Amino acid sequence: MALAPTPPPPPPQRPTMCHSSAFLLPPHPSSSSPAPGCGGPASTSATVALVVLNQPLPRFAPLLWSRAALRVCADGGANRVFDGMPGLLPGGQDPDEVRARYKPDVIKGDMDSVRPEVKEYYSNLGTKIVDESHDQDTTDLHKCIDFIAKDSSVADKSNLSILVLGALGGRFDHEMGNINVLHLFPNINIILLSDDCLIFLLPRTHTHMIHIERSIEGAHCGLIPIGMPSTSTTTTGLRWNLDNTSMSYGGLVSTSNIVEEDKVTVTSDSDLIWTISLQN
Ligand SMILES: Nc1ncnc2c1ncn2[C@@H]1O[C@H](COP(=O)(O)OP(=O)(O)OP(=O)(O)O)[C@@H](O)[C@H]1O
Ligand SMILES: Cc1ncc(C[n+]2csc(CCO)c2C)c(N)n1
Repeated sequence: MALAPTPPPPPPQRPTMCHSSAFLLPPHPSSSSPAPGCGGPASTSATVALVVLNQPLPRFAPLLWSRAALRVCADGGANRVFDGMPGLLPGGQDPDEVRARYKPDVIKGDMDSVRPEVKEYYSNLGTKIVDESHDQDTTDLHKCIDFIAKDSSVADKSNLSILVLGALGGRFDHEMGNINVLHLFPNINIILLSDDCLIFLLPRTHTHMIHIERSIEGAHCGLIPIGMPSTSTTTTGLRWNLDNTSMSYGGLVSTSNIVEEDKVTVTSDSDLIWTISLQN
């Protein structure tokens, strides 16, 4: 008697990881309650670390600075805080007073971009300077994420979100290096930000529930297998959903997709990049 063919094994059950960009919402008058959605970095329980890169500061830099428990400048990012923060605050404030108030905890990198007077200014205020000019094989962003990952002031790393300012919209080699850092640290929630969009990694270990913040996020989004091809990705909540679909760079990638629902779910056998536009 012929044996019946063995059915394929059921897909692995993955735990659900929740994402929300509520950290970009303006402060609520009674802001002690957790953010809507799943309690993203703006919720009372999550810890935010900020990394400022060497690019123009996005308009929401002061807000995110005030929400962060740890503020790290990647090399020339310190110049951007020194030069740019006074201009992002309501008029009439003394620039020197603003600079003293927005003091980075750490400046780390190969130190070929931070201006000597900026380094000295913050060093005199107590900023920790970590000179890694000997390391010409990792980017300054990589060095900063390493620092935060090992920093004892952020005890609960499972509850940590690292917001990276100025990661996109500049030099393409830097942009690709910044996206590579997401793949190098798949277990840390790192969000790359610019004025126009945000990007984070969806590790394959989880099903992802992405809460859309309609007041700040736009409709355009993308789901991109940059690090590795995917043989099976399934989504809900998008105009062009994937249903057990293969994606690869060089084959199908989901760009110019549109968010249709308040929640988007993604399950994939590969790590994917999620990106969504921000409203201006
Ligand atoms: N134009 C850009 N676009 C995107 N990210 C950038 C850009 N410029 C800098 N960065 C980010 O800011 C970090 C610090 O920048 P900085 O200019 O100090 O680096 P760098 O090592 O001196 O760069 P390079 O020597 O390649 O010009 C970089 O590691 C990168 O993550
Ligand atoms: C294969 C290879 N390509 C590029 C670099 C250069 N590089 C990469 S990260 C970095 C530091 C930037 O602050 C520099 C100079 C390298 N080392 N190895």
